[in-house]
Amino acid sequence: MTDDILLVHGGTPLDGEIRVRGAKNLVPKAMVAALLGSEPSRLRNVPDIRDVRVVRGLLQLHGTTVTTGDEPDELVLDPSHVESANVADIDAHAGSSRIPILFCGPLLHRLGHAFIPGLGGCDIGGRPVDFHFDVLRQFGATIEKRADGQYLEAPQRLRGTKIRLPYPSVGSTEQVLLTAVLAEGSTELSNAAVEPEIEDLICVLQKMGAIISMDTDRTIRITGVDKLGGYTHSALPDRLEAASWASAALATEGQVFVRGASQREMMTFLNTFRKVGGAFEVLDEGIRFWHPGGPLKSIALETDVHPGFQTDWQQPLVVALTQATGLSIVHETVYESRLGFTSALNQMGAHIQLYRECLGGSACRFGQRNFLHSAVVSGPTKLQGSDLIIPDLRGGFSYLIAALAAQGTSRVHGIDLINRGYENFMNKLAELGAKAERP
Ligand SMILES: CC(=O)N[C@H]1[C@@H](OP(=O)(O)OP(=O)(O)OC[C@H]2O[C@@H](n3ccc(=O)[nH]c3=O)[C@H](O)[C@@H]2O)O[C@H](CO)[C@@H](O)[C@@H]1O
Ligand SMILES: C=C(OP(=O)(O)O)C(=O)O
Repeated sequence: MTDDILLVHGGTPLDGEIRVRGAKNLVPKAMVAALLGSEPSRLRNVPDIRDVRVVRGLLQLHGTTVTTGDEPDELVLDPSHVESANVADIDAHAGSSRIPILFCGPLLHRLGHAFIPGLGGCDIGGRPVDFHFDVLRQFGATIEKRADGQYLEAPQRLRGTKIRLPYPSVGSTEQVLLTAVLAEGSTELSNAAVEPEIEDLICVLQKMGAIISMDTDRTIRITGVDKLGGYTHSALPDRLEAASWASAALATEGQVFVRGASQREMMTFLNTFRKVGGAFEVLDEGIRFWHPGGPLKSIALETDVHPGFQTDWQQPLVVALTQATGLSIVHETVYESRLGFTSALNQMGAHIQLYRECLGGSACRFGQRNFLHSAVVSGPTKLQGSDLIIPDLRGGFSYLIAALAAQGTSRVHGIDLINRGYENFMNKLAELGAKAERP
């Protein structure tokens, strides 16, 4: 399908300004939180991305009216009719995103049962949901596996509980938050994830009337309440999209002002960007990123949970590392298969070798388990245009960056996947002077 192909003529530095809106990894979850309220909620700074449209459809199916508010990027979510909704078409949402799993707690509270279709999301590792179901069982839910998804019931009101996550999983932490706020009694969650998007979700829930505190050792305590109201909230900016454009500026030797980007959530990325040799300037309205000239420096990089280097920053930055002098080491510790995208970069002329060992700082869960989860990037290498098939969201954006940095023309297949998490990326590319066209 030619609609899904982009011809990218590389070799022109990106130059200009784009805007990022609310975070892909917060907005859909804040939309789900609206289900817990007895009144409508208003969510601002909502990006027009596919993951938002998917959750909008799911909420509507569950009787929540979702309308545009006073501004085009504001959603008003009214959950007054959840109890009377007919969810017969839910199968159509199978494989759409990872968010349906977060409907469990809110629906169990409101209806006493929930059906969760098969999940989607990026294919970057096994991505099991065992922690989610373990914690839901601890709250008192029963879970039955069906051919087309999972059916859950809460025979009585869910009860607060004491949980320790085996790994600080973002989604499982959100599962606990969205379930514990209306559960009977208190919940203690230790080894929780504390990503900025989770803190923002806690802010949303607190606005609704929840009682949630966070200790210095990543333990979250929630005191269940009987009722929650609505919220008005402006979503935190998308630090993942911002970092993607920063990496694009660096790899193409250009400059991009990312309006809306915020320093606080990007500190770890900014330090790494500077170590590689990138320049940036933090302004009130956003962050300007650019390549200051001269050679880039190789680095050792390890992805980790917050406040470590976010795994979703890794793929776009690796493209810039192909232009750095010397050997860079990348150790991916969050997902076991997030380096497969590098084979296409090698096809373009990069030198990236994958290893099963944990290279770099520390041993991770994937060491000695046959996962190619470490990479050595040897640079600088000239990239040549190529035929590229987008494997996943960030891998897809990385291929765009590589195609923009390369000599010649690349044919990039499957670009629609990028719409899942990058608002209006085609217009943004045009605004930055990229030479890209539909065949
Ligand atoms: C929509 C969204 O917010 N997606 C983000 C979220 O994904 P998501 O919430 O799916 O990621 P998790 O933090 O849960 O996953 C981290 C690791 O834990 C493992 N795990 C997770 C749950 C479980 O039940 N069992 C299990 O083994 C996963 O396979 C993975 O290896 O956090 C990731 C880590 O910051 C980001 O890369 C994703 O962009
Ligand atoms: C892995 C990602 O997202 P998801 O969890 O939605 O697949 C991502 O945003 O890079």
